[in-house]
Amino acid sequence: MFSEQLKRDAAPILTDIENHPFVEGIRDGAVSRDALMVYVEQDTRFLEAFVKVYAGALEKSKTKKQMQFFDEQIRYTLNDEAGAHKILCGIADEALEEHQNAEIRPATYLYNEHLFNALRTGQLIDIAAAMLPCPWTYNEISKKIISDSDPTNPFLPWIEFYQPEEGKVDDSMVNTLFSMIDELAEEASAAHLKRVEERFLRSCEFEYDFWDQAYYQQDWKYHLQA
Ligand SMILES: Cc1ncc(CO)c(N)n1
Repeated sequence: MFSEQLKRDAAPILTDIENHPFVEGIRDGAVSRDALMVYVEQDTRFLEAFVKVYAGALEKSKTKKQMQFFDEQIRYTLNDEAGAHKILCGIADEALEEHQNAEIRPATYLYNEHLFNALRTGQLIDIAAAMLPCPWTYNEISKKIISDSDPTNPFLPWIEFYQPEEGKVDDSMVNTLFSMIDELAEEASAAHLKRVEERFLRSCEFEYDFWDQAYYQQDWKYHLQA
């Protein structure tokens, strides 16, 4: 199965994500306030792009079931996913409303443009492959760290937010996307599947970079303040 190959090839990146100091900080209940706020600010910018790319996937859908799926994900990302940001802002004692208009940083820019590229130059399978590492890696992170987490960990609600059982970014959603890819892969050439896999792996790498950017507060080197 093509999706099995994607997961197998991404396994080393997933392991590195799970061992990233930001993710370990979530597991251990301690992440610096600066890192949290860069994450929230940049994730706000990322999710805006993500919703638009879902809308593009909806436009390229071939079945009503696919359209319903993307419609549901658009609503969720647009209306509910800020809940995860509210939890982090609560821990940092910051108001979410004050962190909605940050300037986009380099890793966010690259990740967003990578998604827009899939929309512009790819088919539905390319878009799904570029988007999947977002819900997939978060599901895997939360599954992995929930069992190690202390019940007094302030990040527990965040970890639970991304738990498959919570029915939010749930396992079935990730599985639906992987199945969609497997179905579409049957009609795709080997050369096309190679490009699809590259899009998937790049997004996995961008997921890693996204944690890194927040943890180390990476920004433009020659950033010009307006
Ligand atoms: C960068 C990033 N990846 C994944 C998720 C999970 O939806 C998120 N909110 N942000």
